[in-house]
Amino acid sequence: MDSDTIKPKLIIFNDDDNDKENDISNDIISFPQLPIIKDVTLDETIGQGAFGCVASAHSTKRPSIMFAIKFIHLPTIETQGLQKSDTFNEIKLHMKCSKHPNILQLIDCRMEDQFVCIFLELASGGDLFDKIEPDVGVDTEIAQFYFKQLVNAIFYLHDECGIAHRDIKPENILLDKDGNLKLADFGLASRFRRKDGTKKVSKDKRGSYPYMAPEILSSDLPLYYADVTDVWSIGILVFVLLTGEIPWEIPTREDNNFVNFIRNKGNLNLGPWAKIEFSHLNLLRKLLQPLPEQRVTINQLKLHPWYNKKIIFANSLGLCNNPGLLAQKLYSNLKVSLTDESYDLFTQNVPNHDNNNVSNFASTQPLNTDMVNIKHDSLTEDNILPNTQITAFSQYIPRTSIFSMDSQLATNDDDDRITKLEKWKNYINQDIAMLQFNPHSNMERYRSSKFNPIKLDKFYSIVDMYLLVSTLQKAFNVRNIVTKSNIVDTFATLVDEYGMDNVFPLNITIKTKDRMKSKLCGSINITQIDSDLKCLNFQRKSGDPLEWRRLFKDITLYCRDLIFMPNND
Ligand SMILES: Nc1ncnc2c1ncn2[C@@H]1O[C@H](COP(=O)(O)OP(=O)(O)OP(=O)(O)O)[C@@H](O)[C@H]1O
Repeated sequence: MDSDTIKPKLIIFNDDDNDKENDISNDIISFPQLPIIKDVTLDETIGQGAFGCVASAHSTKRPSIMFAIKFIHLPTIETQGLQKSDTFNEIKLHMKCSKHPNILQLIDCRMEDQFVCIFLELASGGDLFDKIEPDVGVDTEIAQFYFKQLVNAIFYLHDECGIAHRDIKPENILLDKDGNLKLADFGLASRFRRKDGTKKVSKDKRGSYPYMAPEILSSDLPLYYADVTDVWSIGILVFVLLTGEIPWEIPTREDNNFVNFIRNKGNLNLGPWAKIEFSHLNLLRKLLQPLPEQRVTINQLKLHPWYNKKIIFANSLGLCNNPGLLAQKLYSNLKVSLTDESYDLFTQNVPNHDNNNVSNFASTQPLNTDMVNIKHDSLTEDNILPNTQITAFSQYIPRTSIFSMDSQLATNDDDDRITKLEKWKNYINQDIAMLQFNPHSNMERYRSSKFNPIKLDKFYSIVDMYLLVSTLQKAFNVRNIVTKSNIVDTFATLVDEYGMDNVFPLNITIKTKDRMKSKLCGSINITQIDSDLKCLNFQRKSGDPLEWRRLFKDITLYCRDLIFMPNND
């Protein structure tokens, strides 16, 4: 009954920007089987990167010893035009700065077949970005808590190790079982200090645009200090924590939001800036100082009231001493509104819901790179995608709500079905991800469940699969995500081939662009929990995590009548 368990496998999208072929099958690369590592048992795939995957694992002899293994497929690195030496450099730098409580520990590294296997501390609290509500952000005390931990990590990196991280962003921040911050991914890190203590100047343009300091992009031949750019990125991260939005797409003259910021010398009271309390703007103005020589230093940050604020769930070192309270505060902001108002707002611009290819959703325009496809999980291993269209199935089944289904079942006196329904409700009531759908949830439940890596981007359903898939198809259209072929037809093909009982797990792969026109890829993994009970897990592969959750919320809102709801608590 564990819907989150996925067998380790390697399937990735090729993030090649060319998008020549409008077929997602061309974007999926299969790797050889993961290597067998002596004395190690692999548990689950917990993440996928551009060159491999990350799996949780334990020592076969001592199962209580758990860790994560990042598998990097060396031939793939080379096909992407990168060097093996980049990977080895990343490992070397990460290894050098692994001894800080807020830096993800690199334990060991081995070569197995064509894979580099990096043994990492298991960040069992999941990703920080999963806990940031788009357009809302996190509670101020949470932002201060993570700010202090990040400053501590960066201070150690700069001061003790002479290394700049150069890719600080929520995607690279993981959490441990107590919710403490673990800075990860040293792929872009570099030494900025020489052995004699003098500082090196950096010249390359590396990083993620929204988080990059302006001096990196200011000219074709930039000259900048990498440690100073880390401070800017901390500022963007604080902004994202406080607002659930990025302030600009790229800090250059081409971006109006950035231009406005510069023109007003950081004194903005517009858009997301208006959500930030006046006293917090003071910190942001120090961090987001466009002139690097005027930017606050890491040492100065340690004197700032934000750093020295007493946090009720942290000890004097800034580490969490009450994970339950932290979890409660963190998850309380994560809500999915299923109200008529939200639904109307989302659907009002749609001329015809039954038209598979027409929509004029306001925020984006259809892109010829959009692609949604559905496939049976077993097919992905061999890089085969279903391409035969057997029957045209476009039956429209009226919306059914779980409440009407309840009463229908009761009058039919179907005792067995009612027992099942109760069993399913009990099951989903255990999943605290379901609390996000209830505006009046008892947040104490988060506290009792302690801190854990729950992925919230999911919902359950017990309706007929054809209804589910056809509604998803319409939701994509409303969201202006083009589906090349009718996914209901493809689903019918799969059912013909495997039978309904064997069609799970199903993956609906999504490749689209977000509001900023950046690539957004992931999948909806549909697993069968028990006969009719299905779980739909939205798993981001690449792109902005905030945008992925926005997409999840839109699709879920459109499917609101198909969601199997827990009992109110
Ligand atoms: N040590 C770990 N513990 C728990 N989860 C992890 C760990 N390392 C990675 N993950 C999970 O795996 C996901 C992918 O990690 P990875 O570092 O491969 O991603 P990436 O940043 O996209 O990779 P890259 O940029 O190197 O291709 C993370 O977002 C996280 O969910």
